[in-house]
Amino acid sequence: MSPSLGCVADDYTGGTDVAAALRRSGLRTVLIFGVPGPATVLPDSDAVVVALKTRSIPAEEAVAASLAVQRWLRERGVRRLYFKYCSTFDSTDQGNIGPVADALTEAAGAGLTVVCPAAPEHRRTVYQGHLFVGDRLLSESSMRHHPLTPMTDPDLVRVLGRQTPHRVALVAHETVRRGAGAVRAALDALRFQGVRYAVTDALDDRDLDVIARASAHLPVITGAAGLAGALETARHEQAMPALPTGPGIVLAGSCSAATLEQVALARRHLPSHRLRAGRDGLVEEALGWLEATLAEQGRAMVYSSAPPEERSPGAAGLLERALAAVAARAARLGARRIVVAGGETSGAVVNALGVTGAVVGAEADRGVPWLLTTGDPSLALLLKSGNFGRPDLLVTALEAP
Ligand SMILES: Nc1ncnc2c1ncn2[C@@H]1O[C@H](COP(=O)(O)OP(=O)(O)OP(=O)(O)O)[C@@H](O)[C@H]1O
Ligand SMILES: O=C(O)[C@@H](O)C(=O)CO
Repeated sequence: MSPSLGCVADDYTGGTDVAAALRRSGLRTVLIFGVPGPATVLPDSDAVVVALKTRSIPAEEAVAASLAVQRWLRERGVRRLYFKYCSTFDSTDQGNIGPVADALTEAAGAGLTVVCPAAPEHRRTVYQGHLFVGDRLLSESSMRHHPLTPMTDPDLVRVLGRQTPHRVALVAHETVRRGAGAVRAALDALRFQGVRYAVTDALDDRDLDVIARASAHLPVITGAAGLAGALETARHEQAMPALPTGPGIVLAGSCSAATLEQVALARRHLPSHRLRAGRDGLVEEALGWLEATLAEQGRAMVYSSAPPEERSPGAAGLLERALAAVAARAARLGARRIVVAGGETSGAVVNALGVTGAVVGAEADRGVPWLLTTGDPSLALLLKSGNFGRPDLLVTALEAP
């Protein structure tokens, strides 16, 4: 039978986050990296997540890749599509949330969809259409300084309104509080008025359950992992194969607040090498260091993560490619456990490793599941969203049994 839910995620850590949420809901979940080809086999599963690296590429390319995934899923009988973007709504005025959502809803003939980035378990909530990170508005959080998608406006109706020609409106918390019937009625009324996007307030998991029930009929649903996890439940046993032991490496390219703290702590426990964008021979130097360090100590961290005042503007791509080259060399040197911080960084690393799919395993921390790659040899990957995870996650991940 076809999976009942297909999910297209706009970055690789977003893909792992939503896969973890679906797995937690008891769904047997398969994760695929990149646009699957005609010959890609969809294993027997309840949900399939296709993780793309489309968050920060030109909008037309993001649209084309997302539509290709939608077609692939439809051809395999998957009827309901979830578009997963970041719980901090990472995007710019050029997109890519608006253009991709426009294309997916158009292709599905969906008059309206919900927009629900709330992830209460990570303290991302939406009230009166304003996105909060903990007790701060999005625009006052560290996301204001994101290297690729600085978020300076917390009003999601306004933010999305700049990315789409379609109408955007709010379903406010006072409606959500009245339950699924009230939200469904509000969605129907908005669709009748020609609104394409209903931004839904949500403060906690109860609100997500209400929105999930009210939007169950929609062919395309959009949001972060929280709403996806509320859509369906099942009761499948989730086996977790043992993680491979042996050399391990941490690669950190995220500059988000949680990652900076994790990297600072990991530097005290792991042999560490910092990539500095302006240096000549940046990659060769890192590879030489890696080779010696892995041979001697069996574990290492290479990072470019830096606070705003120490970053190199315009160096994002260069640093992603450098970390990807380090990852590929580490795998050749026998590393079997690869921990990556940052979605764009994870995309570059996974692509360099040639990984196309993975079994979703137990979570090392909330929203951060272990992945066992399909392919030979199997690698254990931990792809950590920039702002997820406890401070010692990068260190303990290399030691986990
Ligand atoms: N020192 C630096 N100077 C400038 N850019 C950097 C630096 N270090 C990393 N970057 C870039 O910043 C970007 C960080 O994005 P990435 O998606 O990896 O992390 P994130 O946004 O924190 O994670 P997530 O998307 O999972 O929340 C990458 O493109 C990375 O190459
Ligand atoms: O939703 C989130 O916060 C994460 O899954 C994410 O998308 C990080 O890139």
